[in-house]
Amino acid sequence: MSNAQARASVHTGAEDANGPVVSFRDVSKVYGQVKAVSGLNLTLRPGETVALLGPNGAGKSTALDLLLGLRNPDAGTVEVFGTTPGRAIAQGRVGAMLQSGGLMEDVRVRELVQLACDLHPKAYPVQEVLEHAGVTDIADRMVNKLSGGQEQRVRFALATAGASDLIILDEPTTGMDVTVRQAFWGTMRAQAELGRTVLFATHYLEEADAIADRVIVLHRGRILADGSAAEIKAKAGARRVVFDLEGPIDETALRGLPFLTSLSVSGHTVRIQSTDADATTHAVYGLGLYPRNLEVTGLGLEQAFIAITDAASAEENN
Ligand SMILES: Nc1ncnc2c1ncn2[C@@H]1O[C@H](COP(=O)(O)OP(=O)(O)OP(=O)(O)O)[C@@H](O)[C@H]1O
Repeated sequence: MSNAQARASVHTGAEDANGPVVSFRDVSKVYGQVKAVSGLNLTLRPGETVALLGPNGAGKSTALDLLLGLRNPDAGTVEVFGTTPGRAIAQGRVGAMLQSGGLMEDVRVRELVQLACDLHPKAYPVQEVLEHAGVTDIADRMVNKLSGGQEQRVRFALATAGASDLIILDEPTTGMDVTVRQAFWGTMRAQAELGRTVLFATHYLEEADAIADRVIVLHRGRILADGSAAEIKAKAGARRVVFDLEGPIDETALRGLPFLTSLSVSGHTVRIQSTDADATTHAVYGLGLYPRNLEVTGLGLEQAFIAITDAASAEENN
């Protein structure tokens, strides 16, 4: 590459067109006794839509803060588009919607969005930003008069004020009603289709299942699982067995079934999770029972998530 090409590529970002968007290498962040992020290795590639899942305190927000340069790692390195988070942000390559941080209050929504556009090196026209974020109807409202869900939409408008290549969203749909949430994800999909990389932390597993092409499960600052939603479900390794029994149900006998990981009984219906559904079902017949309406299904992402994080907690506590 000639010097001129190298200089040009700094502006176009062409030098990292095929490089990672985000790279965490052996990153740790400690708060006192708490290892919020622990030896994290993670690479995000262009165009991915990635969901970050994890129970409360798993380190999701800390990981996003490190990614945005809002905190510095105690060990390891974080790079965004091959440079420091601060430089990538200054180049307008990153848009973020965070949980924390209040919005400026004594201004109208339009003025706040205009300010974000003024500050963005690759800003879209303000009217376009308002429309895409679904906030034209509240553009003339004072920011301090907004409901929680409206505030979230304004935060989204601020995160998409310009053509950022990476969009970071920390629990973006908290407080949004179902209709607004669906519209929000429609807009987000459109961003992903433009080739943007989207990373979002969420507690709504159905969102991760529906939206993300990659799901990362974080637990106590470490990655427990990383793959498509289907791969995460398969990794949990368990299946659900549901059937009805007539007459009184002997729960103690059922609890002795092989490969059982959970059991619940309500009325005549027995719900089981098993790591070997065939063997467990066989053993049900072995108890002399006649299960009716028997169904064996894979786990949903939510059950898979619980199975994976519970197994990790049990291992750590042993
Ligand atoms: N500023 C801080 N000072 C001390 N401890 C902190 C600080 N920020 C986070 N922690 C701790 O670090 C751990 C990770 O917190 P973090 O907020 O990153 O988790 P999270 O996965 O985003 O949780 P949630 O789902 O509840 O938002 C938690 O144990 C939390 O209490």
